[in-house]
Amino acid sequence: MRHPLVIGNWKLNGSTEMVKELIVALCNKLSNVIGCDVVIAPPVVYLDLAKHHLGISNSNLTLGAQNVDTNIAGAFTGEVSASMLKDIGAKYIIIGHSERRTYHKESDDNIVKKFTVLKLTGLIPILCIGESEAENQDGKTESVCARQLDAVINHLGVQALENCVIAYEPIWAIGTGKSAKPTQVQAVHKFIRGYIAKHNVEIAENIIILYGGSVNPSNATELFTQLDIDGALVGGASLMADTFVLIVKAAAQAKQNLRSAALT
Ligand SMILES: O=C[C@H](O)COP(=O)(O)O
Repeated sequence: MRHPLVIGNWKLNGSTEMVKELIVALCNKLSNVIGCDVVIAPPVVYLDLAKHHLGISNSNLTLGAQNVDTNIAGAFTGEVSASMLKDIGAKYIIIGHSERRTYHKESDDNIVKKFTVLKLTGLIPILCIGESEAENQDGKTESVCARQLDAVINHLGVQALENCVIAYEPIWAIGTGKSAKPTQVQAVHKFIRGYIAKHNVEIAENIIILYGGSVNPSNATELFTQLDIDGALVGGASLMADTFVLIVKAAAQAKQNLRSAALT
């Protein structure tokens, strides 16, 4: 069975004080929580500080980053490379987030290049996919997700999806407080897994598929009770220790319940 994973994407939020307080609180409150992997992705400028505080707390939280450049080194002012992220201790890297697709005009081709450098560097891509509200209303959810998956599969082969994470994030649910319905999300996750299975059943069965879009402590359990929702990519609710911890605990508990039910 797949191990649940909850990732906190802090987006453009933080300060030296906040990094310390949030990490110390998370480490305390999560110290005895087992059964769910937890990643935090602070802004890149705070990664080193975050690593420092995680180290002091002797925590098993893992460090992630929110973006990577397509180049490894050279004259690319303002960019951060995969090897730098690895060097500083990040393991999971978010790519293809709709905020970057929209505000930074990142194309599928560009995202494939990022995916490639991450694989070459030995980092784990968190590939975000998902449709806009208009596409959702036009019934294009599956075709949009398929196109965004094909960008990687057609360029790199399905094997590239081994040890990678998919995050399904319907754009209309991000930061709106309007989460997609758990059964709706389950249907899309099942489609995504089935789409990958057409290329390779084992990779499809093992790949972690997260949901992102207004996940909070009130909707978390029902989401994680769905068979193909392996965890969450959490934005706003990851900025407060209490809410993020409740989401992590909900993932651990819901998946434990599913495991027990499968055994009876
Ligand atoms: O990366 C996280 C997602 O964009 C979800 O953000 P949100 O939880 O604030 O809706």
